[in-house]
Amino acid sequence: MLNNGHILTAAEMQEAEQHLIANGSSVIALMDRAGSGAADYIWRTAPHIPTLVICGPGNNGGDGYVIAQALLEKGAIVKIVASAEPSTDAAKTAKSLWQGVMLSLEEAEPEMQFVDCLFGTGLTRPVSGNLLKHYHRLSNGAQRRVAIDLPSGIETDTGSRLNEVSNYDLTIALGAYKPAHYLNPAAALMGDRVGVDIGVRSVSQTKLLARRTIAEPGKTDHKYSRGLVAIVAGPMKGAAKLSALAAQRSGAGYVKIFAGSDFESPNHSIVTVPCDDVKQLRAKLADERIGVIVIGPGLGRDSNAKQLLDAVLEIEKPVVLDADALMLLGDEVHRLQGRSSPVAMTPHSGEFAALSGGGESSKIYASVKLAAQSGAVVVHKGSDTVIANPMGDAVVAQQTSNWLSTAGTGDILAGMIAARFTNEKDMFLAAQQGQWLHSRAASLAGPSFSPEILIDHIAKAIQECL
Ligand SMILES: NC(=O)C1=CN([C@@H]2O[C@H](COP(=O)(O)OP(=O)(O)OC[C@H]3O[C@@H](n4cnc5c(N)ncnc54)[C@H](OP(=O)(O)O)[C@@H]3O)[C@@H](O)[C@H]2O)[C@H](O)CC1
Ligand SMILES: [K+]
Repeated sequence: MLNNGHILTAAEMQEAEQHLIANGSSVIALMDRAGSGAADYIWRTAPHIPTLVICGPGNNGGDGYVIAQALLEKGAIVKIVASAEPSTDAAKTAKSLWQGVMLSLEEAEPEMQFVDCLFGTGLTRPVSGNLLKHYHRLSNGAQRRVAIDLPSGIETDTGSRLNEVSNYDLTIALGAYKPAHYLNPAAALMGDRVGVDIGVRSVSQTKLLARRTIAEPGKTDHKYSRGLVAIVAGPMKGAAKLSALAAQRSGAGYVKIFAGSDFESPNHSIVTVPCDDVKQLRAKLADERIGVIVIGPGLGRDSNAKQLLDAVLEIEKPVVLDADALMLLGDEVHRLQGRSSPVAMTPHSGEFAALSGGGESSKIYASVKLAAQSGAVVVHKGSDTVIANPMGDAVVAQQTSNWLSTAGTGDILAGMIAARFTNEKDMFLAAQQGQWLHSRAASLAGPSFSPEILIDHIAKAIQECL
């Protein structure tokens, strides 16, 4: 995996480049590796397609000259359009080696393939005016659009669009993935993402979510050693049932639902514990065999729900807070600070805004900040889920199935994280395992699945982690 899955910001990427140069490389050598690697990939996936490479003034433009020359030498029909003269030594050198046609913005016409080497990590402001007009004319007229490192107009560290950006078929990341490769809106318009290794081996606190090994239960394990997951239900009973079923299929030894006495278990093995008021709940949750509590799915937001949440937060037990529990907590996340047992919060973007007040442009930074403020592991959901811990570590998940955008899948994730926690006793790891299994189960479930079908595929996803 490119740079071992470590995601680098623009500044970290520059440091990585400096490190390589200090160890005997040079910008032109790196550009050569980046450009020829990208050209190989373009040629392999779409040979003999007439291509227009647009080059900007910086090293992204320099990559463009290398790519164009490499394609020309492979036999492609390729032209370059330059927005400005190269401003770096490496880009000047790369341009001096170009042996093909060079056009001005006004002369250039769209070709079948558009290769965007206008701006990469050095973009500092929106692309504007005449250049933006020609960028759209030339990219819109192409049938295949390839972005080198990043589509022009994307902010590297946040994935925000600084100007209107075309949709791409392929984005070739150079050296390491950057936050924008996995954060929306940028990630959603990049098409396929591939990486070219240029020798960068830099460590970052932000990584791509990877499959983690899951241990099978040991010979001496029993239901309590594998963990008792307690789900606190509210008036929307289906949500608690989905959490419970998902916990059961994700490795919990025992799952109990704490609910009003009229609550019916979703199956024969999930036990319901009748609690008709908060006093009873408090007493029954004191059971020391409980390994983790899930509260939020279907909880409601009335005063009764608030009392249930307060009761759970008074108890020193690990807890997964989801959905309504997060809305009830709101901006009082400091209430979670100082707990001796771990907490995970699993907000979607609306819940995240209620918890954090919003205002941060980077989803990674915002998640890390909320984790630090609350002392909790934060699973900031979306098609670009970010998992952060209070120490500043973050893991970014890749979108695997658009079909996950359906009611009930969040309840399932909360139950899965709880079950993994009772096994691993590490909330950050449990959140990563839960997230990975959730999205893998979604891929395995295929199109248009119901939450129940998603749960049915968790075991197959676990199988891949054994
Ligand atoms: N880091 C590595 O190891 C390697 C990176 N490579 C490639 O290099 C780019 C980053 O190159 P850099 O020169 O830092 O940046 P860019 O090429 O993206 O752009 C910088 C130039 O663009 C000007 N600029 C910035 N924004 C705008 C704008 N909106 N309109 C017009 N001009 C703009 C900027 O000028 P300033 O006025 O801001 O100073 C610069 O002239 C990286 O993405 C890789 O593709 C190499 O491959 C080597 C290894
Ligand atoms: K680019």
